[in-house]
Order: sequence, then C-alpha cells, then structure tokens
Amino acid sequence: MTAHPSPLLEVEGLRTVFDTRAGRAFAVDGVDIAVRPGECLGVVGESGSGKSVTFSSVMGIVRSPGHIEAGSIRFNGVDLRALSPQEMRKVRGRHIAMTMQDALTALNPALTVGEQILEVLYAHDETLPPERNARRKAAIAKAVEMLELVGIASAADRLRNYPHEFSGGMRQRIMIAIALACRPKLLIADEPTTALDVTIQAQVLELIADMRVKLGMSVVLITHDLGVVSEYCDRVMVMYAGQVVEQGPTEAVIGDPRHPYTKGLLGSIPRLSMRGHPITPIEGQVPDLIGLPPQCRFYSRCSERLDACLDVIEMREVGAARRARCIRLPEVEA
Ligand SMILES: Nc1ncnc2c1ncn2[C@@H]1O[C@H](COP(=O)(O)OP(=O)(O)OP(=O)(O)O)[C@@H](O)[C@H]1O
Repeated sequence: MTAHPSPLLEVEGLRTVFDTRAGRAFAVDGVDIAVRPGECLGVVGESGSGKSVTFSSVMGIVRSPGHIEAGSIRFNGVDLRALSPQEMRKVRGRHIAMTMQDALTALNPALTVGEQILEVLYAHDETLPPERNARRKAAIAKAVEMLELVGIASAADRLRNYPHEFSGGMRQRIMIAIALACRPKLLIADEPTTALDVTIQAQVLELIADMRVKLGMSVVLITHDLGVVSEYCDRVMVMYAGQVVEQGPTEAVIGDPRHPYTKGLLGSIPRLSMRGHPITPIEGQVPDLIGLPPQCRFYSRCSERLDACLDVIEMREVGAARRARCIRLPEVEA
C-alpha cells in the first residue's frame, strides 16, 4: 500500500454560523477536508449547501454576520486560525489563492489589470529586487508573463486595460492570473465557469488543469457540474445543507455512489460523460439552516429513510478512502 503524503490543507470540525434576525444559520457544520499536495479536490452540492462559506472560512474572509465558531484549519502544518489578520493576508496572497464566481465584481473596476497584478506582486513576491525602478521593471515582466501564461494575447499592451474592456472568459483568465501571480500552493476556484459560454468554460478548466501541472499546485474546484468533477478531480466531496455527506476518490464515488443524496445528484444527469450538465435539484427543498433538528439533514427528501435517521448521523468509513454520512451503510475498517 502506498502511503499518502500528509495533507497540504487539513480542516477538522469546521463550523461557520451566520447570526441573522431569524436566528443562527449553521451554514457549515462539522466539515472535515484534506487536500494533498498536487491533487484536485472537487466540491459539489446544490446551491446553499455551504461550499463557498466553507472555503471562504479557510481563506479567513467570512464577513459579519458570519463567523467561524469551531474547528481547526491547518495549512502546511500551520494553524491558520491562530494567525493575526496581517499574517493571514500574507497567506492569502502568497500561499492560498481563491477565484470568485463573478470575475467582474471580484476585480477592481477602477484599476487597470496591470495595476491589479502589480499590487499582488509588490505585496507578496519576495524575489523582486528592492530598488524602485528595477522592482517595477521586474514586476511588469512577471505580470506580462502571467497574462501570457493564461493565454491573453498582446499581454504587454493589455496590462493598461481595465476589467470592463475584456470579455467574460478573459476576465476569468485575468482573475486566475492574479490568483497565480505569486505561485500559490493551493488554488481554490469557486465556480470558475458558471458565468461563461460552454466553449469558454472548457478553455478555463483546461487552463486551471494546465496551471496545476505547471506550477505543481493543489486545486479545489467548487462546481455544480459533476461532469467537470469526473474529468478534472482526483477526489470529490459532496456537500448538503452545511455538511459533507460523502467523500472519496472521484471514480469510486461517481461509479458507485453510496449516500442517497449523491445517488440523487448522479441520477439527475443523463450522460455524465457530457460536460455542461448542471446539477438538477432532487425533489423537495434543502432544509432551512436555522433551527435544524440534530437528525440526518437529508431526511425529508430521502427515499431510504428510517426512524433511526432522526438521530445524529456521523460520517463513517464506507470503503477504501471513502466516507459517507448515512446509517444504512455498513461501516468498514479504515
Ligand atoms: N451573508 C449571509 N447571511 C446569512 N446567511 C448566509 C450568508 N451567506 C451565506 N449564508 C448561509 O450559508 C448558506 C450556504 O451558502 P454558500 O454560499 O456557502 O452556498 P453554496 O453551496 O456555495 O451555494 P452556491 O452554489 O449557490 O454558491 C446559505 O444557504 C445561507 O444559509
């Protein structure tokens, strides 16, 4: 048996809550994650399942009324929750980068693309020379290199353009270039293709896959599209109502889903081999995350439910490197 390298990112028992007027919403409730060096982890689940809040928590960018209430987040052995805001800012630019669903709102409309890449390089790139002019020259050369790397033609000229002067696909590429400017060890790509045409979607995903190999980084790909997961991800984590309900190697989970929710998601896709099939919601509604009883969160929608599902349901080992949160599954030795 080959030993797995220790995880680059290791999250245990993460709980992030939002205190709203209606009550406390448990947006992320007891989530464990492991991302190993160089691997691609897919994160799937219906809208509102907690995918973005989970990884915003990892990045330390959850805004009020949300906050992390419990859990540990370790990156390369460092406890991120123990870092000061200033230290966390360093980690964000230099070691972990996240791209957002909507590049137009994520980019600063008032700054040129060049200024935005330079800002990241000045803040985080320790290899730049200290002398002012040499520093600027080296940073510009790197910015050009990054734009070329993500496939922007005439990169040197385009540094002077503003975000609105690019198409949607180009803006995603620019956001990826900014995220990758300091060669992070981990890229978290939150629905990188939702707003794009199908052909552009494929180009952006290929770009991320290519960068992963070139820069030797790990990738977390948050997506609604199980076809994308099957094509690009080594492992997959399925989220439902703030919890992970199933996780394991992509091929195993997609070929033989164990949790009734995963089965439902896969059942809603006619041909998994075809990319571009978003998740069609299963009948019923995702429960309100405020005032949830401690039972299985999928209970009301599950065709396989038992009375015992009204108890607290923990994740259990259900196969080789596979875990799921369902009491109907026989537990196996890890
Ligand atoms: N600003 C907020 N105020 C209150 N609750 C919030 C806020 N942001 C998120 N939540 C809660 O967190 C839940 C999870 O949201 P999240 O954005 O992580 O879902 P998601 O799985 O990423 O969905 P999508 O696929 O639509 O991006 C929401 O359903 C909501 O209950």
